[in-house]
Amino acid sequence: MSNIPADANEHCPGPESAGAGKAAGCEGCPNQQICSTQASGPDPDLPLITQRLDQTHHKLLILSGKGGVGKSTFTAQLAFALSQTHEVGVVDIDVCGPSLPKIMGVEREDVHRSSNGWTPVFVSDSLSLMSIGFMLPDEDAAVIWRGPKKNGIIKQFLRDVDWPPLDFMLFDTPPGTSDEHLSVVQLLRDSGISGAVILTTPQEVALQDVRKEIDFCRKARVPIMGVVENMSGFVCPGCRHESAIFPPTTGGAQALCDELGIPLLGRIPLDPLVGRACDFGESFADSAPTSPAAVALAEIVKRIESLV
Ligand SMILES: Nc1ncnc2c1ncn2[C@@H]1O[C@H](COP(=O)(O)OP(=O)(O)OP(=O)(O)O)[C@@H](O)[C@H]1O
Repeated sequence: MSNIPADANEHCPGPESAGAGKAAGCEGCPNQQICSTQASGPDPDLPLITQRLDQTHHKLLILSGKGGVGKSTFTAQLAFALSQTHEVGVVDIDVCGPSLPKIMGVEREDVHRSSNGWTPVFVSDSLSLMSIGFMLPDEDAAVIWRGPKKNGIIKQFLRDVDWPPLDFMLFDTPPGTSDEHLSVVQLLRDSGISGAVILTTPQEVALQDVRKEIDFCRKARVPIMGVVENMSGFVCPGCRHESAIFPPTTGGAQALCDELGIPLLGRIPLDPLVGRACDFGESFADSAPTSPAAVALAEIVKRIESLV
C-alpha cells in the first residue's frame, strides 16, 4: 500500500483500514495516535474539498507548541503583508479560542450565505477570513466542543465556503497537537499542505514543545517550512537598546534549528506597537513600517515567498 508511512511498524494494516491504530501490529508505532483517531476509510468529502480548493495555490499551517507565543498575531500580520501583492485567505481553526476576527479588525462582521455556500469576511479586496468567531452570539460566548464537532466545522470551512482563487491560504491553529491539527491534515490530504511555520519564543520551555510540533509534522508528513522566534529581545523605543526579556538559555530557536536541520525563518522582537496593532486590528507593517518588528516580519515574508 503506497500510503503506509515510511516509519510505520512492519505489520502496519494501513492508515485507512478499519484496524488502523488499534491492530496488534500498531502497538508502539509512532503513528498510532494519528491513525486511531481518524475515521476508517477515506472521507467521502475529500473530493469536494479538493474541488473547492483547486484554485488555492499554497496552504500553510501556522503552528506552536505553547499558547501565547504570538501565533495568531503572526498569522494576521503575515496575511496583511502577503495580501499587499497576493490573494490571501485565512482559516481560523482555533475553534475554542478564535481571536483573528479581533486581531484583523473585523470582529463585528457576519458570514453570509449564498447559493455557492458561505462567503468569507473580506478584510480587504485581497484578504478574506473565515472564523467561528463570526458565528458566536457574543464575543464572550465559549465554544466547548469535542473532537467530532470541531472536525465538522473545520470541514465546513473548507467544503462549504465560497473561497475566491487564492495564492495563499493560512491556517491559524490552536497550540499543541490536537483534534484540530489532525482534522486539517486529514481534510487536506488530497489537496495538499505546502508547509508548516512553527512559532516559538526563545525560552527552553517553549522550545521543548517545538520538538513535539516537529515530530507531529514528520509523522503527519507535513513539510516544515521553518521556525519563527517571536518575542525575541525587546528593543526600547526610547534608547533603541535591545534587552533579552526571555533569555535563550539553551541557544534559542537558532540552536534548535541547527540541531534539527530546519530553517530559522527569522526573529521578531517584542514590540509594544505589535500589541497595539493587534488591539486595533491593524497591520503593524502599515502602522509602524520602520519598527524593528515590522522590518523582521518583512524579511520573514520574503523568505516564505521564496520557499513556496
Ligand atoms: N512581537 C510581539 N511584541 C509584542 N507583543 C506581542 C508580540 N507577539 C505577540 N504579542 C502579543 O502577545 C499576546 C499573545 O499573542 P497571540 O494571541 O497571537 O498568541 P497565540 O500564540 O496565538 O496564543 P494562543 O495559542 O493561546 O491563541 C497578544 O496580546 C499579542 O498582542
